Amino acid sequence: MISIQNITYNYPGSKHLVFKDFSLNLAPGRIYGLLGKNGTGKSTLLYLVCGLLRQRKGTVTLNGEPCALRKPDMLQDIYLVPEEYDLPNVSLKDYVRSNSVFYPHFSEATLNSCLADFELPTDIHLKSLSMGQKKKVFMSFAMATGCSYIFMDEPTNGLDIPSKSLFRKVVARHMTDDRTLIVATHQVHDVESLLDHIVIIDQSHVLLNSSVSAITEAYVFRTIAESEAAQAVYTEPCAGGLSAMVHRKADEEETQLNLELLFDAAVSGSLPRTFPPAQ
Ligand SMILES: Nc1ncnc2c1ncn2[C@@H]1O[C@H](COP(=O)(O)OP(=O)(O)OP(=O)(O)O)[C@@H](O)[C@H]1O
Repeated sequence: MISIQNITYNYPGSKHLVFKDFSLNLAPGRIYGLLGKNGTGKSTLLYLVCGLLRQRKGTVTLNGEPCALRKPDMLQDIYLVPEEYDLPNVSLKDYVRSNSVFYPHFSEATLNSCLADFELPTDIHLKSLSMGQKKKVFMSFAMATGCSYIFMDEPTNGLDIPSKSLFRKVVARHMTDDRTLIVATHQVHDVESLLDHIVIIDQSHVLLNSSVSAITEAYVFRTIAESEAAQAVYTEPCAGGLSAMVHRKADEEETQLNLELLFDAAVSGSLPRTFPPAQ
């Protein structure tokens, strides 16, 4: 369980409070989409949970332990794939040899299987890779660590269209019930089908923290005529009418989540404050 309670955070030398009295609980065993507008603090939140940044006030704990302490037990069970990074000038084999030792559940078989899914050979040199290839190697390594908590910051940035679908395949294949994945992104289409829980944040507010199933049980996402707009929670113009988020009637079939519409509804303040009901 990740528990963030009443935190305040500003970067050193900056007066801007990224978080002010911000609280959020994240239960284990889920694939979270952490969404928010640019600059709302998604990356900062991941770094706070990994203990790489320290909140000024409040607490951030993982399974009850303060994240800022970065105890070895925690470090061997969490893995962060940052948005931007550099890889050392070594072969993948050397990289794995020197880094896998920090992860007691590391699986070379999983690494090779992820690399194969990404259509990458195993005998590669990290400096000779393109940005997208580096990302695939980093994500493969993340899945191979066997860590219970994996954090990915904008994982699909730099991936071409076929690789985005390979990314979903790799993650889906290697997620287990006891693993938690938090994907911070605004590329909602790239991850929509992967997520089972959605968290949308605004400066210091959690606008939504709900399972996808609770959302699709409560709302349908469909195209409606302009004359039906009054019955919708939120609408946006689209070809053929309005793309709408509408309260689902008891006998109405569920629809697929439209994450972009949900996001726009949340940040525009159109979602009821009482949603979701206590789960
Ligand atoms: N090193 C830094 N020093 C000072 N301010 C920073 C630093 N890094 C980020 N910020 C500021 O902190 C706020 C949150 O940034 P963060 O990168 O966490 O947002 P984000 O939601 O991940 O944004 P994006 O969607 O653009 O990636 C922004 O206002 C940003 O300008």
